[in-house]
Amino acid sequence: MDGVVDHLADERNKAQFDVEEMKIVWAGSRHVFELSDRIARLVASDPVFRKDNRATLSRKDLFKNTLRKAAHAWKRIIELRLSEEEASKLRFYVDEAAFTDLHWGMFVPAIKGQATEEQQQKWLPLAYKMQIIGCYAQTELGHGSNVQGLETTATFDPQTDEFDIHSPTLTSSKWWPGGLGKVSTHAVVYARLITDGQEHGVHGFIVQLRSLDDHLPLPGITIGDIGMKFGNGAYNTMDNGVTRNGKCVRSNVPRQLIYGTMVFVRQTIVSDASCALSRAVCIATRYSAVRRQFGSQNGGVETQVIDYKTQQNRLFPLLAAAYAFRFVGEWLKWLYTDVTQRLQANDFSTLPEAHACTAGLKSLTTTFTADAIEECRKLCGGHGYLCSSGLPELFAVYVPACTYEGDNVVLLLQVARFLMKTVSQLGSEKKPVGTTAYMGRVEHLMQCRCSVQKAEDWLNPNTILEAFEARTARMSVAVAQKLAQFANPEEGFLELSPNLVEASVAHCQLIVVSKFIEKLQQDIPGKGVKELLGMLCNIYALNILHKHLGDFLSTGSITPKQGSLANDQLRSLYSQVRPNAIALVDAFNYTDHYLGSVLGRYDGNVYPKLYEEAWKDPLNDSVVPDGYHEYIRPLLKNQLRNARL
Ligand SMILES: CCCCCCCCCCCCCCCCCCCCCCCCCC(=O)SCCNC(=O)CCNC(=O)[C@H](O)C(C)(C)COP(=O)(O)OP(=O)(O)OC[C@H]1O[C@@H](n2cnc3c(N)ncnc32)[C@H](O)[C@@H]1OP(=O)(O)O
Ligand SMILES: Cc1cc2nc3c(=O)[nH]c(=O)nc-3n(C[C@H](O)[C@H](O)[C@H](O)COP(=O)(O)OP(=O)(O)OC[C@H]3O[C@@H](n4cnc5c(N)ncnc54)[C@H](O)[C@@H]3O)c2cc1C
Repeated sequence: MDGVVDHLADERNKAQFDVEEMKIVWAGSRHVFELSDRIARLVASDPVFRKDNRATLSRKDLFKNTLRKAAHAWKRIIELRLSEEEASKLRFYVDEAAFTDLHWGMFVPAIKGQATEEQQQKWLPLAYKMQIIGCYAQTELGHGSNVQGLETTATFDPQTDEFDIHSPTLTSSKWWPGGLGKVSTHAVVYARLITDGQEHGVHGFIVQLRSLDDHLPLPGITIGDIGMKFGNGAYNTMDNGVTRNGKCVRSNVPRQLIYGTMVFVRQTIVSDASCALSRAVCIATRYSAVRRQFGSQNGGVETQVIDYKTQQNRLFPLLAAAYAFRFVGEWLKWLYTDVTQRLQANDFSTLPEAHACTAGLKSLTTTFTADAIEECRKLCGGHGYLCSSGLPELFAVYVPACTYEGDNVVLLLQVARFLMKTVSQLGSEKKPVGTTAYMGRVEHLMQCRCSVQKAEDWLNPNTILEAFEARTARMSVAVAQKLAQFANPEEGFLELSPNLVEASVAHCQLIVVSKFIEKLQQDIPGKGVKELLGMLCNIYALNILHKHLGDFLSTGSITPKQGSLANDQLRSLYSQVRPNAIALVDAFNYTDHYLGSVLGRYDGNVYPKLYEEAWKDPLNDSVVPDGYHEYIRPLLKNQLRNARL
C-alpha cells in the first residue's frame, strides 16, 4: 500500500458511526443489501460487462456491444434463475442504457396497467419470456409534453375489425421512443381513437412493428434511429426511434388510465436520482480526501481539499441530498403501491395527489441531481473533466432525465394546478390530506413566527418543518390571490407561471424534508447511525433555506437574523460530518466496476491509475500520430523554409 491508500484507510478509521448498519439503512433492508452486494459482485467479475471502453467505441460498435451485454444478461438471468428483484439489480449494476429498460420499464407496465385481462393473457407471457420486445411510443416529432396534441390516429374499421394506425404528417412520426429504432418488435403506440367518425382522445394500442422471422419492418411501417445524442458513449447505447405507420394493425381498445405508466416510471426515476447522485458524490468525496492543494507548512503535507470549508459547502449538501432522495424515493414507492391497490378497487381519490407527488418529485430530484453531477465534476478540478473520472459520462447519461418522462417545468406546472386547487378548496368541506395536510393549518401558518434565537435552535425538526410549511403556504396563497385577480383563470395561470413553479418547488422541497424527518422517527439501529442521519437531514434542510433565503425572508417566514443563524449552524454541521464523509459514501456499497471512476476508487490509489488509464487511449497506440506525414511534417517543413528566407 502506498501513502494514498493509507490515507483513505485513515479516513475510514475516523468514522464515528457503524458503517455496516448504515449500509443496511441505505439499501432499505438487510435482505436488499445482501442481494445487491451479491449481484454487484457477479456483474463486476463478468468480463462481458466491462464498460471502461465505452467512450472510445464507434456508435455501431457501442450499440452492438450493448446488444451483446443485453443477451448475456438475459442468459445469466435464465441460467441462474434470478428472481425479478435480482434481475432488476443485475440491470442496475450492468449500468448501460438499453432497449431492455423500455421493454421492462414501460412496455410491460403499460400492458399491466392499461390492457384488459384478455389482452394481458395474450401479451404478457410473450413479453416476460422476451419472445417479443416492446417499447413505449408516445412522443412524436411535433409533440411530447402536449399529449393531447398527438396527431397519430387509430381509426376503427368495423368491416375488418381492425384499427388503422396512421401518421398523416411528418410531425406525427413517433420520435424518441427508446428501443424503437433498431430492436423492438412491438410497441404500445399512443394515438387518437376514432370510431364512427368520432374522436375519443388518446389511447394506447399494441402494434407489431417488425417481423418475428427476419426483423424487417412490417409493410407500411418505416423505422430508423434518430441519430447521435449528447456525449460520447453515454445514452448512445440506446436506439431511440422514429417510425411512421400506415398499415392496419389488429388490436383492441385498452382501458382508461393511459397516464398510469407515467406515474409508475416517474416514481422509479425518483429512486434512480439517489443512485446517480450518490455515485457522483462518492467519486467527488473520495477524490476530495485524496487531493491536496496548498497549506503545507515547514515542508509538511498539503491540505486535503475536503478540508476547505468552500469544498464542504458545495459537497456536503449533495451528500445530504443523496440520503434525502433515497428516503423520499422509498416513501414514493409506498405511495405508488397504495394508489395502485386503490385503483384496482376503483378508488380514484388519491390519484391526483400521487400524480402531483410523482411529477413534482421527479422534477425536483432530477434537476438537482443533474446539476449536482456537474458540480461534482467541478469539485474534482481538472481531472473531473477526464472520461476516466466517470463523471462526464454519468452526466451525459443522466441529464435527459430532466426532459424525458415529462419536461421538469411542465411537471411543476402540474403540481401548481394541484396546489392551487387545494388552496381554492380551503374552508370547504374537503380537508387537505396527505402531503397537503399542512394547508389545513393555513391560518396559523400565515401568521406564525419562527422561534429561533440561537444557531442550535435550528436543530429542532419542528422548527425546520414549520419554517418550510409557512414559506410554502404563504407562497401558494400569495400566487392564488394574484390568480383570483384575473377574469380568465387560464390567462392568469400562464402569466403567473414563474411564480407558480416557485411555489411548486417549495412544496416539493417540503415533502423531501418532512419525509427525511419522518424517517428519523423510526427505530434505526447501529452506533451513531441515527445521529449522522440527523446531521444530514439538517444539512439538507438548512442548505435549502440558505439557497432560497429570498423566499423565506420575503414571506416573513424567518427574519434575516434567523437566516444568518441557520448558516452558522450549517458550518458547524459540516465540521461534524467531515470525519464521517468517507464512511458515509462507503455506505453506498458501490463496487469500483459500478462507479467506473479512477478518482472514486475505493482504495484511493488515484495517481498511478490515472497515469495507467491515459496510456490506454487509442491515440497512444503509436508514438507518432496518424496524420503526421500528411499534415504536421509539411507544416513544419514550410515553417523551416520560411524561417530561412
Ligand atoms: C445492457 C444491459 C442489459 C440488462 C438487461 C436486463 C434484463 C432485464 C431485467 C429487468 C430490468 C428492469 C429495468 C427497469 C428499468 C428502468 C425504468 C424505466 C426507464 C426509464 C427510461 C426513460 C424513458 C423515457 C420515456 C418517456 O419519456 S415516455 C413519454 C413521456 N411523456 C411525458 O411524460 C409527457 C409529459 N406530459 C404529460 O404528462 C401530460 O400531457 C401533461 C402535460 C401533464 C397534461 O397536460 P394537459 O393537456 O394540460 O392535461 P390533460 O392531459 O388534459 O390531463 C388533465 C387531467 O389529467 C391529470 N393528469 C395528467 N397527467 C396525469 C398522470 N400522469 N396521472 C394522473 N393524472 C394525470 C391532470 O392533473 C388533470 O387533472 P384535472 O386537473 O383535470 O383533475
Ligand atoms: C433520452 C430520451 C428518451 C426518451 N424516450 C422516450 C420514449 O421511450 N418514449 C416516448 O414516447 N418518448 C420518449 N422521450 C420523449 C420525451 O418524453 C419528451 O422529449 C418529453 O416529454 C418533453 O417533450 P418535448 O420534447 O415535446 O419538449 P417540449 O414540450 O417541446 O419542450 C420544449 C420547451 O418548452 C417548454 N414548455 C413546453 N410546454 C410548456 C408549457 N405548457 N408551459 C411552459 N413551458 C412549456 C419546456 O419547459 C421546454 O423548455 C425521450 C426523450 C429523451 C430525451
